[in-house]
Amino acid sequence: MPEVYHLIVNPAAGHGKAPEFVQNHVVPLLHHLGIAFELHETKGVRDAGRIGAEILTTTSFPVKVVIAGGDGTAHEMIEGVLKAERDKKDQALGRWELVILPLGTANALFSSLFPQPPEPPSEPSSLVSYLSDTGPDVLYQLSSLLASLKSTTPARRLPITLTSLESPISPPTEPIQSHIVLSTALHAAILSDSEALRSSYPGLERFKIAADQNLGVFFKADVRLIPPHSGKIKQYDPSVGNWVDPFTFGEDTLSGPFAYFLSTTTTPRLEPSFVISPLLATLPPNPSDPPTMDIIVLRPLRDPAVRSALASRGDEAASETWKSRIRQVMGWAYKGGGHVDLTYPAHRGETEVKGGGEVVVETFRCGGFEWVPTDAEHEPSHIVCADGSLHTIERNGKATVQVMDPGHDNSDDGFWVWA
Ligand SMILES: Nc1ncnc2c1ncn2[C@@H]1O[C@H](COP(=O)(O)OP(=O)(O)OP(=O)(O)O)[C@@H](O)[C@H]1O
Repeated sequence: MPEVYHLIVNPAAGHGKAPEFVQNHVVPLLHHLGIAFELHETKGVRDAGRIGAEILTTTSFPVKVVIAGGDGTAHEMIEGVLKAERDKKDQALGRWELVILPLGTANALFSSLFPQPPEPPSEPSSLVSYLSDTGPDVLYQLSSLLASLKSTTPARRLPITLTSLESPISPPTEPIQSHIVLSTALHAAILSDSEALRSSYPGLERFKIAADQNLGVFFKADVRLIPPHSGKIKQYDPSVGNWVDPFTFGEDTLSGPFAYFLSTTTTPRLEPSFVISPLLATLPPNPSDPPTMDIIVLRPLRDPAVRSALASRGDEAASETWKSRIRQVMGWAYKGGGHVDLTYPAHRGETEVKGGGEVVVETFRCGGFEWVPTDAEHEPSHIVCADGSLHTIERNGKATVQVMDPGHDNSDDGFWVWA
């Protein structure tokens, strides 16, 4: 069967430029190369999932799917495919080769796969001469498509994280899937508050405003880390610059409160300049090992200045002290991800880079975690964010989050990307 590219175009993503970009740059390129394609335009929320499910049941595999939208479009497509696969008992998942066009707002997946424009190819080809008049910005946006046109197999699996929400009174939810980020605490609270700001601040500014509202919040939960399918939980130790056995907690439980708690499997950066999980790039997991997630954790009571403010002046002072600390720590995420190397001063004052004190950020590599809210009245501690979609843990419930095991039969089924 001749190869067919499926183009999923979200006209509402980013600044609404996806249809124009596809018509001006993608369609002519595929025509030029004589590659057949099918255009699918999303009509509303979750429609990318309907389209994904339709492709699942009508195509042969492997299949190439171009995501002309943002992270949410890819998320909805994968969600729809996995749900259709679950619902149809005899349906195999198949191998999905995803081309990502950065036509959304944050474009976290694209900027992680292509942090810089790739080197232009030097060998003459029909593709190179066709693209000779294309500007550098458009060429960069086409990076993933060009990689798919040049190399036949994407080397990289896109690990999928599954989250189930449980409570004593309701049956467990269907697994919630994510491929970029699964977070609770500050990140989830910012996403939650920023939704209300979307219409007045369509750009990234709304995240900054929502952050200011939540920086001093202590999120009440306990966490149990889950080891990978084979292997052990690891923690990053800045003093040796590598992964070691966990050293900031006993047993496998991290006690709250938490300020920040975010897991990622693939994307060191959530925006081009916000490198929240740098070790995915600098000390990456071995692709032949079972999949893992990196978790970035900030627990405010590990800060000596916060403990001292709490003891002498109470909750509000502790929250204010933490606010300025976390602002400064997060600033390092915008400086290439240096926050993972910060250590606390012995008593008070500024954090140090690889100093002698306790680590500020606890960074773990593991197979998953359980997040168990410990204060039923504190709603923000119950919010879970899966690739930007928000979910709420019921009272006395918990979230169990685990990276999907692709199986031990070396199956190629799943989602693959170029990088
Ligand atoms: N025709 C449509 N009209 C309105 N909304 C749509 C339509 N098609 C899809 N959507 C919705 O658009 C939303 C935004 O898409 P997406 O997340 O890809 O872009 P973004 O938010 O701008 O980018 P990013 O996720 O990279 O920050 C999705 O949640 C999706 O449900």
